[in-house]
Amino acid sequence: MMEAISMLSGSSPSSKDTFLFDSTKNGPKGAPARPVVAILGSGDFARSLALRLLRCGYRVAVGSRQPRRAADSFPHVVDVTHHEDAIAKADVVFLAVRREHYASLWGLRHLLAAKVLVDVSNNSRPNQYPESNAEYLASLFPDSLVVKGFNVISSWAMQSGPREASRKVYICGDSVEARGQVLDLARRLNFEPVDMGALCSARDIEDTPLRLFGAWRGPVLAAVGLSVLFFAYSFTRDVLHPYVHSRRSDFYKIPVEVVNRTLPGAALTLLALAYLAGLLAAAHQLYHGTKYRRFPAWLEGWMQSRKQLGLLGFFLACVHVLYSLCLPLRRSERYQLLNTAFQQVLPCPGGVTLNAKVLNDIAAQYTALDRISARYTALDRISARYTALDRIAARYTASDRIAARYTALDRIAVRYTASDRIAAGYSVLNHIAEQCMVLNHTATKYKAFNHITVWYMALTLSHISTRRDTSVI
Ligand SMILES: NC(=O)C1=CN([C@@H]2O[C@H](COP(=O)(O)OP(=O)(O)OC[C@H]3O[C@@H](n4cnc5c(N)ncnc54)[C@H](OP(=O)(O)O)[C@@H]3O)[C@@H](O)[C@H]2O)C=CC1
Ligand SMILES: [Fe+3]
Repeated sequence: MMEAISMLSGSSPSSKDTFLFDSTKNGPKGAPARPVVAILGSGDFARSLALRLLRCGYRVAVGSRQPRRAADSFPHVVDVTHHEDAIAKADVVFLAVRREHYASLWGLRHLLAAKVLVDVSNNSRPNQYPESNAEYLASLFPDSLVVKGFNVISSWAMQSGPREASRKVYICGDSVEARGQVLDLARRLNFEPVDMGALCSARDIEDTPLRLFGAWRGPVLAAVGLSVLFFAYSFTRDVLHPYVHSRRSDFYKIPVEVVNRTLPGAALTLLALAYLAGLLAAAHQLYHGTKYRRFPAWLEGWMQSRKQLGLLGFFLACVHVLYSLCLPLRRSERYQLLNTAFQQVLPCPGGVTLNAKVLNDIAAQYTALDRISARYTALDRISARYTALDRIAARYTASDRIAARYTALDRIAVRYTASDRIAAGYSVLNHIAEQCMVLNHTATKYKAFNHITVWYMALTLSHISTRRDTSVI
């Protein structure tokens, strides 16, 4: 604490070094000490900042309202404690809580006196509050040395390490010493600090993350508007007109061809817009005969959007390249499909000449890429042939069925003939049986007759004998 105060008062010629490497306090003798940095709050930003500080050789004390719960979110080397403890352990205190909660820390003002208080807060929209967050903090803690900084770094970028695009950190503060310490700390965390002077620059710094996206709004709207315009034009020309005019269905063109005509149109127009602003500015200067005259607001806004316009144009051009590379793949796929279709039709006798002709046609059409629609006509022909073949096959199937029925009938007829024959045989047998019966009857009758005859003869004989006897008598 005393070291910090002496350092902040500027008495030491190397006050910044004193904060960063105090060999008298920590670590083995001779080795540079690891200074402690306090962070109040245990949210996303606090976590990322703690990790970054640890990686760069600092010790970290986190002040939380609920240190036990918060300790789970930090590596065990981080000292997660109460606000008062954390503040007491460090000379530089990061305030990683939202502006709305600054007032709730007011009770700690005596502990924060003469400490470097770093405000990292952001707002959700420009001019959200009458004064900047850092100035508000300074008014709450007048005895602390408030410095604004690190708000342009997202917690993700803070944790994963700064990349080229997000290395810049804007820092401002009324105390030159305190500002110098934070600038140095930023450098040691591998950022590129930019000294923005006194605390009155804090509003600009707080607006920076909001401006980052604000600058894209106009160009993005222009890109979307142009894309819609070119899409509508291509759709009307390539799809709607053929459909209305000749009932040709080219709706398959929408996802690839129409979009691929839209992309270069929008990309080229955006690139033209990026250059046109400079030309108009030059014309403006020539017209007024001086380059010290202010551009009109619309031209100034346009000039400031040139980078975004160019980048969006470049992006759309890249997508166009991708689409153009995909197009031949789609065509070759269709060619293979056609080939398969032809190979299936070729065995059909009588269709060979026509198929060869259609294949030739198609080969010619593939050479001339602008006659894609004719291929569809060829496909139509093939499908018509398929339909005709289907019908013939259906007829064949029908006649097959009839033939099968004939065969079945034949078999039945054959069976009938066989049974007829059996019936005929039966009739003959019957007849024979009947005759046999008649013969039997006759035989019976004959037998009876025979008997009668025998009897008659016997009677006759007996009569004769009797008469003889009588005559004898
Ligand atoms: N997240 C980001 O990417 C960035 C955030 N920032 C700024 O960093 C600050 C923190 O952001 P972030 O970590 O995302 O926010 P979080 O909401 O995740 O965390 C805020 C922390 O503040 C503490 N807190 C909540 N309410 C109170 C209260 N009433 N009194 C005291 N402390 C309280 C809590 O810690 P505990 O419960 O332990 O006390 C909480 O974890 C904000 O000002 C933000 O604008 C700046 C740049 C990027
Ligand atoms: Fe092209």
